[in-house]
Amino acid sequence: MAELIYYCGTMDSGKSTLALQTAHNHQSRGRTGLIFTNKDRAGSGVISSRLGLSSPAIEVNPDLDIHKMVVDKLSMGERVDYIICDEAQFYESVQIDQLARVVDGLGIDVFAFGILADFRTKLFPGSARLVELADRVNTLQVEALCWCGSRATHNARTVGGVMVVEGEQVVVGDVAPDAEIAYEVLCRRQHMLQVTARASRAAHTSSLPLPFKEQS
Ligand SMILES: Nc1ncnc2c1ncn2[C@@H]1O[C@H](COP(=O)(O)OP(=O)(O)O)[C@@H](O)[C@H]1O
Ligand SMILES: Cc1cn([C@H]2C[C@H](O)[C@@H](COP(=O)(O)O)O2)c(=O)[nH]c1=O
Repeated sequence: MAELIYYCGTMDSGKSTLALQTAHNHQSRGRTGLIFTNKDRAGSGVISSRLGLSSPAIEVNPDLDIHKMVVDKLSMGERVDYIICDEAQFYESVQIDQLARVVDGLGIDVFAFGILADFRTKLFPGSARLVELADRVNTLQVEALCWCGSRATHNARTVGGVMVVEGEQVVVGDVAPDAEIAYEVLCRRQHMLQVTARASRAAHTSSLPLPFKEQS
C-alpha cells in the first residue's frame, strides 16, 4: 500500500539531503518520480542541500493543484512512481490533502520533508496538516545540536544577532550567524529562555565585576 510519510526535523538537520538521497535511490532503480519544493534558499524550482547536492524541482505555488498535475501527467502516459516534497511546511493545507489523495487514489508513495514549527514554536499550516494526515511521521536520525550540547528541537530567528519571538511566519533564510535575519537551532530550554549561542557567549564574557563583600 502506498504511504504518505512526513520526515521532519529542525533546520539544518539533513532533510533536503535525505530528500535528494531518496530521489537518487529510486532513480538508480529505474523508477521515475516528481520532485516538488517551495521557497528553497537556492531559488525557485530547485531543491538544495547544504552538503552541495541539488536538483531541479517543481515549485509549489499556492494555487498549484498537485493531485491534478499528477493525474494530467499519468493521462499523458508519463510514469510517476513516487513523489518527493521538500520544504513541505510552506505548502497550503489543501495541497497536503491533495497529496493524501495521490497516495490513496493513485497508489503513489509521497515522501514529504519539512520543519514542524516556526521561530515562535507554532506549527506551520502545511506541517500541521501533514501530522494530521500522514501514515507516518519520522524524525530525522542525525541530531542537530543546540549550542549547549542538547538535541536541538526548535528553530530560533535572530534579527541583527538578537533572538526575536514576533514577526512574519515566513522569511526565507539560513543558519548563517552573520546575516541580518538568520536562524539558529536550539533545545527547548534555551529557546524558552531565549539564549542563543551569541547571548550565551556574551553572558560568559561579561565585563561586569562579580559582586563581592569587603572583609571587615
Ligand atoms: N561541511 C559539512 N560537512 C559535513 N556535514 C555538513 C557540513 N555542512 C553541513 N553539514 C550537514 O548537512 C546537514 C544539513 O543539510 P540540509 O539537507 O541542507 O539540512 P535541512 O534541509 O534539514 O536544512 C546537517 O546535518 C549538517 O550537519
Ligand atoms: C524557523 C523558520 C524558518 N523559516 C524558513 C527558513 C528557511 O528558508 C526554511 C527552512 O529551510 P531548511 O531547509 O529546513 O533549513 O524555512 C521561516 O520562514 N520561518 C521560520 O519561522
